[in-house]
Amino acid sequence: MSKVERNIVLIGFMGAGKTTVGKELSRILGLRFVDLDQAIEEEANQTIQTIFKTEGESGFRKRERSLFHKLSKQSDIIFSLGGGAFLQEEIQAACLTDSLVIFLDIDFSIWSERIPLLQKDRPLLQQKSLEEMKELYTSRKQSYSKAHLIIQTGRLTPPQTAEKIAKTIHHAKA
Ligand SMILES: Nc1ncnc2c1ncn2[C@@H]1O[C@H](COP(=O)(O)OP(=O)(O)OP(=O)(O)O)[C@@H](O)[C@H]1O
Ligand SMILES: O=C(O)C1=C[C@@H](O)[C@@H](O)[C@H](O)C1
Ligand SMILES: [Mg+2]
Repeated sequence: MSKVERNIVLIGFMGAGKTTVGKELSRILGLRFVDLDQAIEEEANQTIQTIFKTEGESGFRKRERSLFHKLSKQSDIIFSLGGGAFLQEEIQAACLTDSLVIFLDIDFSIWSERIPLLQKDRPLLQQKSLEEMKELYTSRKQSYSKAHLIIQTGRLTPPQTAEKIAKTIHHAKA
């Protein structure tokens, strides 16, 4: 498979694998990979952790909205969003209208094994109990489920998940 008709946007909870799988998918489909969190850090020349500390979550969300609009003007890209970006209504509406939105859905129990990998760089996971993380996970699921495609990641590796997405898109087009 080469080109898709619309940009592909990957959404889902933090740590679901959007960035990791997005890079693999971009290789398989021959499309450029763009990561919104990475772009925010590059533009601000600060880590997300520092942006949250100095500007609060609202400052981060403002940067997220503004860069999303700028970067989504490109075509033929695999666009990995940060875990909370799709919760912003204007980002959600633009994605659902203009792109193929794919929700990487991971069970909470499998996700929770990744917490030690995630906590250092994800301000919203810091100082949270497992129960509070589960509440956040559950509260976001309804929004993520508006995606055009839902991919259960289970215990697949990132390359296996990317293959599963590529096959699903291929079948959907056939
Ligand atoms: N399928 C997988 N199996 C095991 N570990 C994974 C898998 N996918 C990602 N990981 C690991 O989980 C961590 C988070 O992955 P990644 O950064 O891709 O998540 P993300 O969905 O982009 O998160 P965020 O919403 O914060 O941007 C990384 O350390 C990555 O190596
Ligand atoms: O789920 C979220 O709200 C976030 C996820 C990360 O990708 C970053 O965008 C940031 O840490 C916030
Ligand atoms: Mg990411």
